Amino acid sequence: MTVANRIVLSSDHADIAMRQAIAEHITARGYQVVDIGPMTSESTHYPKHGEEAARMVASGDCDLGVILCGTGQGIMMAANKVDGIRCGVCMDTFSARMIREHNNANMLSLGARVVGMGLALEIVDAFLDAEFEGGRHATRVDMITEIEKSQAGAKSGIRGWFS
Ligand SMILES: O=C[C@H](O)[C@H](O)[C@H](O)COP(=O)(O)O
Repeated sequence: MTVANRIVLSSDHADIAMRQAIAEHITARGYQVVDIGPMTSESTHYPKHGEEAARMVASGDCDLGVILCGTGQGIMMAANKVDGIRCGVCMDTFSARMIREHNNANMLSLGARVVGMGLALEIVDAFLDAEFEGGRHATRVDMITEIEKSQAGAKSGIRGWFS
C-alpha cells in the first residue's frame, strides 16, 4: 500500500476559505499540506492555479492534489492538460472514492459554489481514504496513459484498441 502524505492545495478566488478549511482539516488528519494559494480573494485565473498544482503532482513533489474553483470544472480541465494527471470533479463522496479506486485519480477538484463546507470536507476524506484497486482498472488507466503518449508523439497514429 502506498501512503499518500503530501497534498498540494490550490484554487482560484471562488472560495479561499474553503481551501483553507480543507488545509486545516487534512493537516489535523496527519497529512502534509502544501497550500500554493492564492492567499487573497482578488479575482484570478483558474488555469494557472490548476496547472501549478498539477505540475507539483506530476513531478512527484506531491502525492495528490485537491483543487477548487467555482464549479470545479475549469480548474480540473487545466489540471488534466498536464501529462500524468488524472483529475475528476466530485460533488459526492461515492464519486470521490471511485475516482481513486477505479481511475487512480491523483487530483480531486471541487466546486466551491456547488457544495457546502461540510460536504466538501467529506468528499476530500473519501478521496484521501480510498486506494486504487488495480486489476482490470489498471488496464483501463494504462489506456488513458497511452492516449497521452500518442498525443505527445504528435499524432503518431491510431491506437490498437480501435482495430
Ligand atoms: O470553471 C470556472 C470556475 O467556476 C471559476 O471559478 C469561475 O468561472 C469564476 O467566475 P468569476 O470570475 O465570475 O468569479
